[in-house]
Amino acid sequence: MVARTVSAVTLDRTAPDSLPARRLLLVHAHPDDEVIGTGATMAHYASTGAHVTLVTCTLGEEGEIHVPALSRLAAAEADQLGGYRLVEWERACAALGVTDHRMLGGPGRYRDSGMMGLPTNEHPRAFWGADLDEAAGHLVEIMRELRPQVMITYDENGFYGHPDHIQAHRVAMRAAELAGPDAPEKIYWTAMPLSVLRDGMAAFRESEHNPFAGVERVEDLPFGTPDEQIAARIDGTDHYAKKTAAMRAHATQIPDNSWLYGMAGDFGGEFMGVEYYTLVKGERGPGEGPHKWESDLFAGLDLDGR
Ligand SMILES: CC(=O)N[C@H]1[C@@H](O[C@@H]2[C@H](O)[C@H](O)[C@@H](O)[C@H](O)[C@H]2O)O[C@H](CO)[C@@H](O)[C@@H]1O
Ligand SMILES: [Zn+2]
Repeated sequence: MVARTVSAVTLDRTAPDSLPARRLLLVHAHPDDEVIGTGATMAHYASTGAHVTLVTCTLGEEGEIHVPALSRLAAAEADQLGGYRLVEWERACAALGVTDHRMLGGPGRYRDSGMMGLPTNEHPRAFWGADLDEAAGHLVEIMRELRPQVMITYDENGFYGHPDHIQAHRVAMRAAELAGPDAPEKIYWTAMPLSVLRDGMAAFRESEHNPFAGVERVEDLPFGTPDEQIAARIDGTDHYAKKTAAMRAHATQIPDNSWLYGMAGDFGGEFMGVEYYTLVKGERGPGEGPHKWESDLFAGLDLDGR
């Protein structure tokens, strides 16, 4: 064990023996992001014995409410949606088999900022206005505790431009800078290949709940990555039932008639059970197919070394 003293606290720099050899950290903005973008990945790694840690940055207080009986929990009324989504989030993690789930800085430290440009962006606790190094410091503590080899977060646009997603990206990347030797060796950003978006656009063309309605070309979407820039394709189709169960846990955000269920129902696991990533730190491991996509985020890592 190599120990060092940090502010009078001696840290065991070697991950505690009790933790599994593979440790994955995910950094998301709101409750429900974890399942929509990475639910199958989380379920896959949890089911194969890796230690999966989810860090979510806000309680989602400013969200919509798709359960009419709960409508008065809204921010403009009782302002209790955050507490309710905390429970939805815990249930969703249970459905995915993920037991280590934490709110950045503790529940309620940072508030959902609302969509870009809204007055809620200026709330004194809005995550969008958080001090970057202070917020990253909470994540560094988790990195020092667990020393995850792999981290997943969003790209610099937060995948689709939401301020909390952009801030989650910034905080995660800043924490990886500050954590030094305890930082993840590989960092991935969530992504959607343009080829999959094209297939989805074609498949949904006749669907009642078409998320691509009004969009002529995939290039007009606020997200999408050329296939050759994708580094990993994680096939969690064996777990897409867990993913849909976790989505149902987020009932205030994902209504029963959501197109997401259409993806699960009409197109099976391929669309819901497969998730894609770009690699922005670390070496790509062995891959398959025309673009050599990894099928394992831990590919190429010396797991005995940490
Ligand atoms: C997936 C995600 O990031 N959801 C966020 C997002 O929700 C959007 C918001 O309610 C918007 O008003 C809707 O039109 C849109 O359909 C929703 O996806 O922003 C919310 C407020 O910041 C956030 O709570 C929710 O988790
Ligand atoms: Zn979100």
